[in-house]
Amino acid sequence: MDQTSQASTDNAAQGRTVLRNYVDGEFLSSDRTFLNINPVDGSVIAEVSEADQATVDRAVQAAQRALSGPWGKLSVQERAAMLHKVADGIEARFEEFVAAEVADTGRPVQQARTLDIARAVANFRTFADLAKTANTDLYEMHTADGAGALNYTVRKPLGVVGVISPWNLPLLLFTWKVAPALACGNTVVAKPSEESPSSATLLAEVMRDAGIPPGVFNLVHGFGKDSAGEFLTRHPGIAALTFTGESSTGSTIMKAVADGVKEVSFELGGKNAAVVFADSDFDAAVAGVMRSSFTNAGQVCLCSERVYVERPIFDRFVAAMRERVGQLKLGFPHEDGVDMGPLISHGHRDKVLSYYRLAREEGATVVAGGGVPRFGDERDQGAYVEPTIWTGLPDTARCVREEIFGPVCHIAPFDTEDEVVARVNDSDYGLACALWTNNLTRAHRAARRIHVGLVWVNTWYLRDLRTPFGGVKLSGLGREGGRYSLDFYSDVSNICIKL
Ligand SMILES: NC(=O)c1ccc[n+]([C@@H]2O[C@H](COP(=O)([O-])OP(=O)(O)OC[C@H]3O[C@@H](n4cnc5c(N)ncnc54)[C@H](O)[C@@H]3O)[C@@H](O)[C@H]2O)c1
Ligand SMILES: N/C(=C\C=C\C=O)C(=O)O
Repeated sequence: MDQTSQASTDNAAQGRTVLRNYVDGEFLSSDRTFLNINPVDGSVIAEVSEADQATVDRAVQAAQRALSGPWGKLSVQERAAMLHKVADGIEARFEEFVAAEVADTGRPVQQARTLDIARAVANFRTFADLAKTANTDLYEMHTADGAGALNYTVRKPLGVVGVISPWNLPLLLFTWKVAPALACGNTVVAKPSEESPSSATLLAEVMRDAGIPPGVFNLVHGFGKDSAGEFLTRHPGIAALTFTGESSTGSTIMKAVADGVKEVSFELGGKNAAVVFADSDFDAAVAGVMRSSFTNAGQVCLCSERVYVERPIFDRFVAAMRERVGQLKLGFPHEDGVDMGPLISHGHRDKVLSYYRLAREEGATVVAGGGVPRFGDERDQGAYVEPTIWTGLPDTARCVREEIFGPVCHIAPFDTEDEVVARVNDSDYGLACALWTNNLTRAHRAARRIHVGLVWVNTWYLRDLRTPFGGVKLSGLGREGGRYSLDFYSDVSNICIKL
């Protein structure tokens, strides 16, 4: 196992870059590697060093040691200053991070700039500042002897936090967990998705260069079962596990950490609804549902795969959506005006296409899309699918109940508020909902009746990082964001002083 100060090395024989793990302040290769594929054209971007159990163990031990090293002695103000330096480091290498994210995912460069990497900077800065405002409690207590007692709480780090993140918004979601975990004084062993290792690897260099002490932030690459993911969840040295990914994976991880009674924070799947009332601003609703259905090729947990439109405007809305979908530009990430790139992989495309076939079997009317675009160039080796709209399915259809996680939505008419609230809530998931109406009394009333973690009214995915983020039912456990992150990533002790 060779060690070096660089995040990647060359496999001269194959002429490929090899991304490394980052453990205890050093970049480590491994005997086993896997390929990182560009979903635009199927080309190999790099090999990735897969962390074995010994490497994960070494990372957890380094993280444990770091808790009692310089990191554990820093004040919250000093920690916050270091996290701002990490944010500065990301900004200084912003275009490298954009290139890394685009290579792994094929997304439009503009999205990587304005969403993915910008939010990674914001995540570090937000939680650096929030940590300094973390509240504690103090209660003066009357006692029988009249002297009284004083109760106050102190916040302490949990210890070593395991972070496991998905591929759809790689650096945004990776740092959404790493930043608050570090801000609260923990140390971290983090595993990005095997589909999107590049930006997290670059972050490890930025962490080192920002002066984050060895062992505080550790990066291990690999898969889930029988790989780095499972080694991490089952490691006795992990104090808590924060995970974003599929609901089924969340269930598996919950079992893995159960024996150790570990705290978990889960941000899981969704089958989110958009509800368009006849009194909405029609053009704004069309534009909003286009965003909420097709952003990131529908690979956002908050995307609307179910769209309910009040009957008087249903036909007009479907026609408008069909026209707008036909105008979506599928292209190379760097193309001007590109709206949509490929899905993350051929494997994920096969899953999405299986639902495109299933919809026809279930009796859907395919209003737009439903297949694979033909470009006549190297993109035909990529993982592109057509943005797709269905109508005509019953609420019981699998395509209306199961998360597809692609650029597709089903549009159904409704007649009353009570009816649509019941239909929106008739789901195994409960993550997000977007309501479009200019009747704000109705907006407040309906929003409170919908059983999800996040409701947007006349907008979608507008984010204030101080607010709670998370879902109910199969969409997750717990909330992160603002003080909710501080509460998850800290232990609170109560100290009672007899006066
Ligand atoms: N609620 C949210 O905030 C949110 C955000 C983004 C994505 N998601 C969900 O994530 C899913 C898409 O992401 P994905 O395909 O990467 O999800 P996934 O569950 O397949 O993988 C997520 C991560 O978990 C790891 N993993 C898989 N099996 C594991 C196991 N047994 N033990 C430990 N780790 C394991 C993977 O390697 C990856 O790093 C969708 O369902 C989407 O809704 C939810
Ligand atoms: N957690 C967040 C986004 C999740 C997106 C899901 O794909 C966020 O914006 O903080």
